[in-house]
Amino acid sequence: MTAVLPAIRDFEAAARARLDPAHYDYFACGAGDEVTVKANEAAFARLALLPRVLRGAGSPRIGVTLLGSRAAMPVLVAPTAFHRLADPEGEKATARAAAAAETVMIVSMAATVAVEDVVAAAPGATLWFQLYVQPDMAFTEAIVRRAEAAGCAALVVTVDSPARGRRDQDVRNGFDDLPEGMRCENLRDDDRGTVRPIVMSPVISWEHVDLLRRMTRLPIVLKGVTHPADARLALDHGVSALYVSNHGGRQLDGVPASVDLLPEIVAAVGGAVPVLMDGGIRRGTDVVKAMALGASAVAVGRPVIWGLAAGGECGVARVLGLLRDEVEHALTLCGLASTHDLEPGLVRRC
Ligand SMILES: Cc1cc2nc3c(=O)[nH]c(=O)nc-3n(C[C@H](O)[C@H](O)[C@H](O)COP(=O)(O)O)c2cc1C
Ligand SMILES: CCCCC(=O)C(=O)O
Repeated sequence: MTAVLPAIRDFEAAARARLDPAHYDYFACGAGDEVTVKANEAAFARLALLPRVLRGAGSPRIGVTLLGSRAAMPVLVAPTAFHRLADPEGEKATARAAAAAETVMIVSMAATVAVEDVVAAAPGATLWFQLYVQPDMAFTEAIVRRAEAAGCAALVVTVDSPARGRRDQDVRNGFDDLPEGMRCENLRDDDRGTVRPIVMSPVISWEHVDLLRRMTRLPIVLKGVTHPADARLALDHGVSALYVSNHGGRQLDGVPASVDLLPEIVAAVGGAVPVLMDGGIRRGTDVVKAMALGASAVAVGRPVIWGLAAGGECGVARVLGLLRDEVEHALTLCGLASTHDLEPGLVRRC
């Protein structure tokens, strides 16, 4: 990968040129009419920034500490499935790049490399583990124990998937399974000697969150909360952080843009726990807008995939480096010394 790629959208174009079209579509597409996919990015364009001048702020500090994990920038790697479709090294490459960027990678339960092998390939990485609670709680517990033993520092429980989203583009392409030789290694069931399919189940409830809470000492992050009433319930159930997300528009189509959901959730949480968000972040200015509206940090899904497909580990490193530089640059232009100085008055709806 030698071309100059100055923006995330250049990485998307490079990725598209390299990927099998059905795999590009799987990564890019959303549910239904993709109203939510489009809304996530469009909402950032409707938010304007109102910089301050002459503040003598110096070079900005952008590091954050979240649930005891230190990150050199407020942009985490969102959990995304099937990295080996983008690069033969798959999640190993992503984790090495996240480690080099000193940020947190949230490893998907649907990773194509086992979490133990991700850790072995990138021993310096700070990993959190994303979980879809499986109705077979004994099997869920086995997965949680593997994540703990591998050294993952938090459990990110995805709650926006009581069923899998319907993505027309995948149906048109007939994409419904991994190719020969790739499997969801975190779903290995050593007792049965097989890999189990991921179950997305509508029976999962707050009781399962309570069971998880008792099962592990890892902090629990609830990913996919969009309703303020659920944010308040989550606090009652002892979660350590909330993660506002509409799954990149891949689950329920028609959910508002993530950044538009943020203020109400932040108000409902009232500073009790950190609030993370993802969906449509493509620029450092998007990061700044989300943090001004109360996010403690953000995460990126597709941008990391585009980096991985465009140039493997080096491509992911470049995407993360680009976002880091853009966040620093945006803060400097806003006249701010630190992400901690971000506040809602910096953002205007236009
Ligand atoms: C290809 C792909 C696979 C994903 N796989 C998962 C997953 O396994 N678990 C999960 O919680 N979210 C998954 N997500 C959702 C992301 O974590 C994240 O919410 C979303 O990608 C954020 O939007 P963005 O792509 O605009 O940054 C996936 C998203 C994409 C694009
Ligand atoms: C069974 C893997 C689910 C991955 C996922 O969450 C997505 O494609 O959005």
